[in-house]
Amino acid sequence: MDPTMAHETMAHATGALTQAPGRAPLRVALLGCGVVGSAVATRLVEHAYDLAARVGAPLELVGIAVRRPQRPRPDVPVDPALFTADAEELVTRADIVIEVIGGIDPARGLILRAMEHGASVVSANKALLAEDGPTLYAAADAADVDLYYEAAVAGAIPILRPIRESLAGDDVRKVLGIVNGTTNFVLDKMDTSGAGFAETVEQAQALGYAEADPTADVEGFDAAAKAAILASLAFHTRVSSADVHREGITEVTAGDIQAAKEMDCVVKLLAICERVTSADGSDAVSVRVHPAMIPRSHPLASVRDAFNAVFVEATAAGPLMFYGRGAGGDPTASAVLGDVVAVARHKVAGGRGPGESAYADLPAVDMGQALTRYHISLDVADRPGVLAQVATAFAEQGVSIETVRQQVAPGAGERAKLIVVTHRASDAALSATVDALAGLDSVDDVASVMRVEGD
Ligand SMILES: NC(=O)C1=CN([C@@H]2O[C@H](COP(=O)(O)OP(=O)(O)OC[C@H]3O[C@@H](n4cnc5c(N)ncnc54)[C@H](O)[C@@H]3O)[C@@H](O)[C@H]2O)C=CC1
Ligand SMILES: N[C@@H](CC=O)C(=O)O
Ligand code: NA
Repeated sequence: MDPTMAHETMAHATGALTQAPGRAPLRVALLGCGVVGSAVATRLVEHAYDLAARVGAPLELVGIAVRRPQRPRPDVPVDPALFTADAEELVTRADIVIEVIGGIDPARGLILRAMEHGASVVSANKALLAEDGPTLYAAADAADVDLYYEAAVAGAIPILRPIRESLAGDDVRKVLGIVNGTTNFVLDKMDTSGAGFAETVEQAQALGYAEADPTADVEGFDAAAKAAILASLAFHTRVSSADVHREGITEVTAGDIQAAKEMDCVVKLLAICERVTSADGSDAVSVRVHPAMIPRSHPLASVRDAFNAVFVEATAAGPLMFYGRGAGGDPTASAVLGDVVAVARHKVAGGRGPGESAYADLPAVDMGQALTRYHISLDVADRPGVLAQVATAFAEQGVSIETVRQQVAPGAGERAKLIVVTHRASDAALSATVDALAGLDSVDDVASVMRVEGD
């Protein structure tokens, strides 16, 4: 038998968490035992020997805070006496606290209390980090402890530590990500099946990808929180969810998907974080989440099902691509435990990892100033002068047209479809152009408007 297996089997059978080298155990408290928490607890126990060897000290699970401690949890291989309803008390007797409850409160209060008592914190809570990260960082500084949260963005994919640590010597210019698996699953299925949004969401719910209330995913709240975290780290600037322009995928139609196909594109919900030059020549950040067409040749176009991927452009490194599972108990536990090992190593060695870096303090530009491209599909009258009217609507807003294509369906009489793709322009100018087009007598319908990214 592999010697590692022998150690693990022995540790599990005896209930001892480790066969550790040297040092006194580090006490680990787990808050929450749902999808992520149960996978974290299981790995902590079943891989105790390796974790101890990697840290240089045993990790002793001292308690798991849950709402109903008496509930049987046969899938979680820990002593049932470890379950407690008293999270407030639990966090005072730990060296490392893992927060996988989710939501703002009581997670925030518990994290702050844990830090006050000297614990380093590992969290998967993107909603909290994106809403109130600076408060948590300030508390970590005051207590001289670590705050790590790799699982909060794109689950298992190592993306936050690469940005925060590996790219600390470079300048990140852009982060473009598919960071929500549920919406990627829905858009991918709409692309392959031709089905509409509502029926595809039902399918995603039946398969367990989308929650019963899919609002946070389909309206882009989840992706916006992740975008705020990515932008904060990438640009050394405080960016909160409130700074992120957010549009979900509820308005994406089968017609939009078909229009994308005709352009050899796919529609993806993108988190886009860019360092831009604002109107007065100074640097700023643009952070937004919205559906967009990307060319099928772009690396993000091949991200299928519920997978996530993040594309990073840095000045010296050039383009970088990170890909993997963004959700699920085991994949998320992988990221959580990677952080646990990191902060435990700091405890063993003395010292801490990097804290908040917000020195650049760049302003956020509003969506109107963001530079984007639009794909617009119009149902128009097929008669002389219509193209000129349409072109004038673009010209009046200073928007330059890249391509224009007319399609006349057999038997469509005097109706035609005009498909226009623009060059980059301010989102405000593009939006005003769409309003003007909708008001033209010759335009029956603005059938599809979609931003174009990724070239
Ligand atoms: N499920 C996933 O795939 C991923 C989840 N995350 C994040 O991980 C965190 C946890 O997510 P899940 O495990 O999916 O949620 P979940 O809903 O399955 O588990 C949360 C657990 O916390 C417990 N809880 C809630 N309030 C509590 C309290 N006051 N005291 C003690 N326990 C309490 C709940 O009873 C539940 O068992 C969230 O922040 C989520 O955004 C991050 C990446 C992926
Ligand atoms: N709901 C999220 C999972 C957690 O981050 C998703 O669908 O990606
Ligand atoms: Na991650």
